[in-house]
Amino acid sequence: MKIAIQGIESSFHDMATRLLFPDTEIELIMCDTFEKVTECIENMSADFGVLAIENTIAGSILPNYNLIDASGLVIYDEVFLNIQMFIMALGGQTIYDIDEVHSHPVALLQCKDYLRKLPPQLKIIEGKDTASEAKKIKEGNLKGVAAIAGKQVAERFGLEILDSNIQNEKDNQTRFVLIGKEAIAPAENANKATLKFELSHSLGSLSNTLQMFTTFNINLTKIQSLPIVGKPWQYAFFVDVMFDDYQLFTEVTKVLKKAVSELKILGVYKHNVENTPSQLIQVLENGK
Ligand SMILES: O=C(O)C(=O)C[C@]1(C(=O)O)C=C[C@@H](O)C=C1
Repeated sequence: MKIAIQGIESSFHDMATRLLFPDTEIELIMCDTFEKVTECIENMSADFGVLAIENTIAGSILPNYNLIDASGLVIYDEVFLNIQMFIMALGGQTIYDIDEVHSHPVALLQCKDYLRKLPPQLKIIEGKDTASEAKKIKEGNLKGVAAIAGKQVAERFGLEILDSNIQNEKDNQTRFVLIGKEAIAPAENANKATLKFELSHSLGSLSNTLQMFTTFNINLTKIQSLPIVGKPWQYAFFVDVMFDDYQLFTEVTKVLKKAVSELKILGVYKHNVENTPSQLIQVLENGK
């Protein structure tokens, strides 16, 4: 099975993919950008993709909301990774030998407090993913350059860890979603959905819409607004909701459809803080 991720082997996207499919042989389609991940699924050079969507320190990865929405791809599953950051370099150096630190922009954001304490002449460079920045250091034998990445990256590319757990908060988690092209019937144990809608600027339009969820006993777990490009000062709302009763969820979507414009269901899936493996392959095989 081909899964597109942004980054290379041992990156956090790779780790998230292995959590979703621990027993499946996976060919990683390693992309330089998040855009390429969705493109690969659209042009079918990958079966599915795994995309980071939010982090508990850095917040929502906003472009990825737009990418899922614009590509019309579907969310099948989610998975949560505990993210511990390490700064690593070629062996025999200390943090005082480092002039440049490279990493994924979201990873750098998570380590802002640590980076601020380093000497001001030290250059912070946004690179691709955490793992390819580390790989570059090893392959180019780059002295004085460090990467910020997970521990597994130091092991994979033989770099030495200079400092451990350097993210701003000890508890740091990233939520990833599994996305694909084919719409499938929600799994029996589905209890969560991601929806997108747009609203007019009329008095109470948002609060009235959110009230509907309460009326139908549906718990709103996240709300994210994003500007509608081409319509200045107008917003689209992306919400995650959880429900016990799928029937009630379908009822609320019928009511919502009349109250909002552009209601889109981006995915109905199982809330997965336990990180149970994805059932997607079984679901697709049973459907054939
Ligand atoms: O560079 C990586 O290893 C990634 O998987 C990217 C990424 C992200 O996009 O947020 C994934 C998880 C971490 O929160 C930091 C970076």
